[in-house]
Amino acid sequence: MSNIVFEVKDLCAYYDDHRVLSNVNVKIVEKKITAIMGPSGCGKTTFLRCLNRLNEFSPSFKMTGKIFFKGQDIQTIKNVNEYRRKVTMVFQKPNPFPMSIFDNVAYGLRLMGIKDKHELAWRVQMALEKAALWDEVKDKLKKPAVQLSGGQQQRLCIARALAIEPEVILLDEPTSALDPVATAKIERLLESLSEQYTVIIVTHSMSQALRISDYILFFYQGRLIEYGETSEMVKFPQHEITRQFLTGKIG
Ligand SMILES: Nc1ncnc2c1ncn2[C@@H]1O[C@H](COP(=O)(O)OP(=O)(O)OP(=O)(O)O)[C@@H](O)[C@H]1O
Repeated sequence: MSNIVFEVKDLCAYYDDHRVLSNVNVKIVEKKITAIMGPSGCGKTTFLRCLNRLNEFSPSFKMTGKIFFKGQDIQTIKNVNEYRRKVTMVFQKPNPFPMSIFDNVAYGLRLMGIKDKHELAWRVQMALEKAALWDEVKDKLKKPAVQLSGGQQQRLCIARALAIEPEVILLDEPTSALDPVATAKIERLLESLSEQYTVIIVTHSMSQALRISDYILFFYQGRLIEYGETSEMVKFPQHEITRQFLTGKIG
């Protein structure tokens, strides 16, 4: 049987009095790729940010219901930074820090207290290899990260996330700013990462979800309308609204 990494129970989310998620109940499977889909404004990003408590930075945000990460109610977690190390986020726009390629990847490791140069060096190399970027940057690790292409910057951000050895990688439309070649590289990377990590990705691209995801969560107007294996959902959507979305009639 598949292991469940997140169990979401009756999740409602609000910005001030505006309800943006309504009674979401879902279980997310470990070491698979889950795509979060739905029309603009349906609550995809809000849902993703609930999973690692990032919404807490929005003063108007409130939620009810519960989210369990491997059985633990995440609201009871005291060390939120440690939790966000395990459940890490990669954003839509590549956001390398204004420092060298090496220091970007080493950043989280140094925060974790790793100072030994050899350990930092091999951990940075490992993360860059996992992010399929090592061969492209191994001779310019001291160069500023902002000199990399957009696609390379996004893989650097993934390497930075991987360096701190997370269990779950949340990605919010990670390829929307990239060209098709860079997108294909990231998609291949995510497929290989899902052997070791749980990958949860917000995407607007149906073809991307079809190419890489094992499961789809389909949201509409703040409600989780349908959840299931990608191949099944695409062939046999259970709801008319899902069918309309899948066939491009809404979106
Ligand atoms: N920080 C915020 N403060 C107030 N309202 C917000 C905030 N963030 C999002 N919203 C509102 O919550 C609703 C859901 O937004 P969210 O970004 O989660 O949707 P989405 O499905 O990810 O949209 P998109 O596909 O356009 O990125 C929208 O009506 C949006 O305007």
